[in-house]
Amino acid sequence: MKEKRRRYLHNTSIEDALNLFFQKGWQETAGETVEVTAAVGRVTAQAVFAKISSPHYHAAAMDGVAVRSQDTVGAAETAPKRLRLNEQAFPVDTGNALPAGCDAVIMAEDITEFAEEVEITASVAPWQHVRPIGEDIVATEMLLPAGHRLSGVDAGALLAGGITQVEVRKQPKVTVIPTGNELVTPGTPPGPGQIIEYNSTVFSALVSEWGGEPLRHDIVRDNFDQILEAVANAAQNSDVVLINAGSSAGRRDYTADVVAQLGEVLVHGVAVRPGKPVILGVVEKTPVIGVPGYPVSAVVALEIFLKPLLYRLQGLAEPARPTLRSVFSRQVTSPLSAEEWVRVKVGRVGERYVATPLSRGSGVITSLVRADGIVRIPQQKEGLVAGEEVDVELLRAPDHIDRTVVCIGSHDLTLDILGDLLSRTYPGHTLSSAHVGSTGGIMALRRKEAHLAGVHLLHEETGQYNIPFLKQFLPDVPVTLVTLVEREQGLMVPAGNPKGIADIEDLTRPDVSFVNRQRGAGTRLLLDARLKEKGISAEAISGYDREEYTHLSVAAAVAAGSADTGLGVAAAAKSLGLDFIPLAKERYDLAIPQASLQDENVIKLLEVARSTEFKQTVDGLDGYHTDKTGEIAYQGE
Ligand SMILES: Nc1nc2c(c(=O)[nH]1)N[C@H]1C(S)=C(S)[C@@H](COP(=O)(O)OP(=O)(O)OC[C@H]3O[C@@H](n4cnc5c(N)ncnc54)[C@H](O)[C@@H]3O)O[C@H]1N2
Ligand code: MOO
Repeated sequence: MKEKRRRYLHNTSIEDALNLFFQKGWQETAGETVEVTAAVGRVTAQAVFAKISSPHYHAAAMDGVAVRSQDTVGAAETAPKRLRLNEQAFPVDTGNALPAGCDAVIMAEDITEFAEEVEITASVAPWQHVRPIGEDIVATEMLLPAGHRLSGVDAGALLAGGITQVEVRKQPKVTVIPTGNELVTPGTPPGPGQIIEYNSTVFSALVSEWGGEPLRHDIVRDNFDQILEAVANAAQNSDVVLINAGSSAGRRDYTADVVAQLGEVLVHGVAVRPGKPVILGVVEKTPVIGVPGYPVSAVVALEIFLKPLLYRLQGLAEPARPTLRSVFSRQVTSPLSAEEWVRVKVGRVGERYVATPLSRGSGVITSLVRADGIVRIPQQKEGLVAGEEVDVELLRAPDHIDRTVVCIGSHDLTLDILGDLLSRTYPGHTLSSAHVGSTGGIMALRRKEAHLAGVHLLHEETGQYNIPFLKQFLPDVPVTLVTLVEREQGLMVPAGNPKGIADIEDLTRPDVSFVNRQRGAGTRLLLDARLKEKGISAEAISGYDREEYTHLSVAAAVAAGSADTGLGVAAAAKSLGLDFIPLAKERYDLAIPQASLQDENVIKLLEVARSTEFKQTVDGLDGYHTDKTGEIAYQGE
């Protein structure tokens, strides 16, 4: 088939798409008999009934002596009674069968032993300390209904009830077919334009999590006939087929045509972002999903369509995720054409849970790695405003969120080191950091969205770091500044410094192009202060208006050759193999409002920041100093 672009994507609502897909009446998988000892995680295909009772005899529940309760009548502290051993009192251990005629057990602690007798000082009621036949399980009773996923205790109960084999639903077999000329198998160094194939690993894990059995197909090239053959085979040999990528309108996007040729396309294009170009179809009675290539789009599409399908095939209801009422921290706009799935970090700041959106890019798999939950913005809603209440569908346990320190502000590599050390020192505790620049961090403190903010703002008039800004923007909030590190800022240039850049003056040279940081970034203020000192105007610098949001994206611009130089930290330069010309040593502080200083998670974080291990690790990095680490640089009132 020759290459061509097609444009027939629809925008079917999620609800309609689910209806069209499930109208096909997908049947539960057949049953199979498996050993109970290997059945944990599987789903019963039929109700299971006990074969034997448990206990299946009257059993002593305590160590002591078995007796006939009527023999004990009349015993009291004031009138002890003696029972003859092995005639009226039979020594038993927990779990032993009661000797014939006995109906009670007296605990060893409650008897006094003599050579031939035991003495008791209280009478006992019938069935005291006895586990009678069927206390736990009565033969013939139903132990598990059909459609029940077996846990370890379920399997234990079946075994106790005399069941060794159980009929369970066959695990739905799901063939995952990655397609694409650009894909290389993991471990192969990717050349320009090549992509490491990782989606099939993600998909397989989701299939397993939802009870299916993933079958991973080799990468299939963007060739209509090869994809056709792979899909035709998979449809015969599995319960579900996932074709990855080639779902949109590209010249080599064959998925929809393949499904149409082999069977029927039910839906192409659903009103959800990410995930829009998903294809739902059927080939030889087998459901087929054309999953978009971008990883987040793919996961969303699988959550919406594969998850309920796999539960249906196993005869199970799809479980709902727990939700957490939170305050959305930022304004986001969202198209009216689709429901949007926004990945969020959630933290408990004071009494509120605050949800902060992560990257919204469909290709940003780390947004799912970092997410604590998902906020779904309904199709009819234009977005969310800051401070709006939302339900977060949780991907992590709430106690994880309760142990998270939320840091919003300027990014620094040493924050990652600090977070790592926090998690190692106090397992279960994490540092979540969102990078919005120093000023953005102070604003987040003002809105009570973060426990602390990483800041490095040089005040032009006073030459002071951070303090004047706190006084200006948080006049009513007492904030303490704890120094995390001092670090060198400088000009990043390509290895060997081909343009011979030596100082800030060189930025005005006509042959030098610059890349700047965004307004509000501490690094930008530092540049502005230096320019002012030297009487250089911003207009004299070509590229002054070009903004990047992180040290690393500035470094990347220089590494890619789209700018000759930019200002940033030494570590960013080093990570991309650039040379570094130091210009200034600056203080990077953690700004911590009074309320957070009492937060036990923040207390732990500061303890770790002051540890020898943290300082030693940071001292090992280029361009960092820890002489002032942990010191209080300022205490607001
Ligand atoms: N003109 C249009 N272009 C695009 C549209 C559109 O409507 N009109 N939709 C966009 C949207 S939304 C999405 S989502 C993507 C979906 O693209 P495809 O499903 O066709 O996937 P590809 O283009 O082949 O790949 C996208 C991206 O994902 C990477 N990929 C693919 N497979 C894997 C894998 N197994 N492991 C890791 N990464 C994978 C692939 O290399 C690409 O980078 O289309 C937009 N375009
Ligand atoms: O569905 Mo695409 O996922 O919007 O990027």
